[in-house]
Amino acid sequence: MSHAWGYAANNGPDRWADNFPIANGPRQSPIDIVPGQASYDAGLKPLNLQYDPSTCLEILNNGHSFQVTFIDDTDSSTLRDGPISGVYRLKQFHFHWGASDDKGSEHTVAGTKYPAELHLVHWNTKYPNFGDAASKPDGLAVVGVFLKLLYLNALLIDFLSTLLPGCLDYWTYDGSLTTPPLLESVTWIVCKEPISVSPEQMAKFRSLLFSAEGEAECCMVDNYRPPQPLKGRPVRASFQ
Ligand SMILES: O[B-]1(O)OCc2ccc(NC(=S)NCc3ccccc3)cc21
Ligand SMILES: [Zn+2]
Repeated sequence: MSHAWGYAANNGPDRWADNFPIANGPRQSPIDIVPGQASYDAGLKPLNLQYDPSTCLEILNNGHSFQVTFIDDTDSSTLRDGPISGVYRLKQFHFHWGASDDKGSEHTVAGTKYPAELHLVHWNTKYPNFGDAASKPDGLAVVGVFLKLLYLNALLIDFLSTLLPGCLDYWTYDGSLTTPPLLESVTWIVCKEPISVSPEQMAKFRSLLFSAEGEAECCMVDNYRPPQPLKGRPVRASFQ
């Protein structure tokens, strides 16, 4: 039976535990990151991200976000170093955003919400494929990047816009998928520095639909899970 989970009052984050009891597990995501309580770890390496845009496979609306999926049968787009060991392959990236600029991110920083959050999803190549890796405690590594609004003219913002911030300082902790099946297999790597988007780009996000053709139109907004209990987990910082 397919679980019709979503972000509405009747199928949203407060109801996910009905079908996915791990929603109340010990390492759920997202979390509120409190910089003053994160411990600097000098052993953390800089992130080593190597992306080959030609391995982009398709862009799709999966009913919960819009997702850019990559061909992951070779090590062409990978994440190495940082808090992880081995090679993780980029599988897809997607976003979470709000109906207005005061909310939308999943992770928060000392309670501050950003208007959106990018997730770059990678799987550990010690496992045969994504689906297998997704069920292992060290199976996935997700780089989270906050989006902030920059009110510049469209030309300049297009020139500036990138997927990654200039500075790759990050916080890292053990967590989960933030959408069902909420598997506790994610090493989270959340960048401290946001990237900028224009109001026009945010408007495009908000024009996407949760609904399918022929259904009553329902704008895809507020597709974010709120912060979950830390339950004693350490949050490490790659910077002082
Ligand atoms: O928490 B996230 O939104 O950010 C990180 C992240 C990674 C993956 C997903 N979900 C996926 S790929 N589900 C399909 C699937 C899930 C598990 C096994 C096979 C297939 C959601 C999120
Ligand atoms: Zn996500």
